[in-house]
Amino acid sequence: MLLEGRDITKAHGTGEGRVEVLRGVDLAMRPGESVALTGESGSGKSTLLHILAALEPADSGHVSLGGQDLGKLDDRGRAALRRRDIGLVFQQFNLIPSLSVADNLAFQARLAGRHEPHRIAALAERLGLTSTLSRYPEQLSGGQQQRVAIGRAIAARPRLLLADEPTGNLDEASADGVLELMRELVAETGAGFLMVTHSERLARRLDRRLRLHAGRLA
Ligand SMILES: Nc1ncnc2c1ncn2[C@@H]1O[C@H](COP(=O)(O)OP(=O)(O)OP(=O)(O)O)[C@@H](O)[C@H]1O
Repeated sequence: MLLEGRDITKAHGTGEGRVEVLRGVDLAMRPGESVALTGESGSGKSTLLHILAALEPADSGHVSLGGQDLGKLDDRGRAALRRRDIGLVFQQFNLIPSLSVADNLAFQARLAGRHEPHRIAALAERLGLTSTLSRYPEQLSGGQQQRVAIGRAIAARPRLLLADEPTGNLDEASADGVLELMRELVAETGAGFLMVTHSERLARRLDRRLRLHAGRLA
């Protein structure tokens, strides 16, 4: 298995404001698999994604990525794992405003120690970004910024690509195109791809669907 989660629990807040968001989540993903994570608003999709990305710890349970137990890592170990093995794409693209598109695209790959200039150029071509490489993020459209964010994550060749509503700001046709491209790119590298989405239409395009309901996956 690429990714395994067992009996993951997580609560937010304290006292009266405490919400038990995840109440024993089990999941498993194989390399090369693309999975949609759906569920109503507030069901805990983003919370689960953050735990799988080693951005925040679970309260209990186990998560392992490529056989590595996330619970056994300290802060430095988690940061190293994120750099090396995990790609993240959020609805807000989190591009670095002071870096050109070319440097934004290369950023994650450089951190992961996998920077190959010819690969960045090929990715930019596939993403329709070649003519924008020397521009800065603020000079791009929303759709172009989104493609930079996706390219940046994929250029680093993560084992696991996690995306939270990555096409949330795009119209249907652009969203379909971007999702297709993400699927192709992860399939080529054999990465696992887990995407949070509210869209039935997009969820159907992936290999499998997981639904979060009442703190558990079905
Ligand atoms: N940092 C936090 N502190 C307190 N409560 C939180 C925090 N983050 C999330 N929550 C609560 O946890 C629950 C799950 O939130 P989460 O963002 O994971 O849901 P979601 O399924 O991603 O929602 P959406 O589809 O609306 O983005 C919600 O009730 C939310 O209000």
